Amino acid sequence: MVPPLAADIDGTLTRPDKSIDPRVFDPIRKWEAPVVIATGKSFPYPVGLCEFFGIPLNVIAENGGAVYVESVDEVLYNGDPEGSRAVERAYLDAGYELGWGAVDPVNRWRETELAVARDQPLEPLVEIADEHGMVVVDTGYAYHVKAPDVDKASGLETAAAALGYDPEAFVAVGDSENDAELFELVGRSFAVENADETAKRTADGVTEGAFADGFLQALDRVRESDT
Ligand SMILES: O=C(O)COP(=O)(O)O
Ligand SMILES: [Mg+2]
Repeated sequence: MVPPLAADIDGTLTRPDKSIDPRVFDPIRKWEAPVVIATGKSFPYPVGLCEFFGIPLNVIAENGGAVYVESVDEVLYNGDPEGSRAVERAYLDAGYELGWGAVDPVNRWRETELAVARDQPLEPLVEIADEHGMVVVDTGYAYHVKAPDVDKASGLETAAAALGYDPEAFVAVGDSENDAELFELVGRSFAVENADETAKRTADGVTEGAFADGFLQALDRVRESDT
């Protein structure tokens, strides 16, 4: 039996242009154990992705801040929005912008943390976050302002308990520093070749292939050791 899987989205299931690599659809849909989509993105993105993969809605959103397991039918919050809202206000008051335009689809449905575009100034963001007891994580796709004790690992603890699994039973695949705690928690972890140094250092293995090539290789490696 294959182990349950925790899969990151950006940089892992995607092509370099951020689109989902269509080759991941069937392997994810056919995985014979639970798949949890674990992302820094807000809740609707992984929910939509599960829907279109045709798998149960098992998601860790907002870097662990919001967790949903379909069979439990309740959103389980690890994060608290107050800290990131205060950072947002202070950053905007200081004259900076979040960088996603007026509609801001990146933060519009975000409930526990804040994402700032990477073309916005990082230094004042880190300073303001620190003043509010928050931390900034750079995923390579956005700067995320979150509580220090909320991450994909605390999210997986919640999701795994809801699914009736031990977190150590999971295999995780990811690409950036927001996957590091998750990599340390699970039984087996892979960073894809395009991963940042933190992800590569904390993963048990680094795939030869980048992006979805690496993700598919990781699944093959898991299947090989399973037989
Ligand atoms: O949206 C981001 O910044 C990163 O998302 P990811 O965790 O799915 O890679
Ligand atoms: Mg990623």
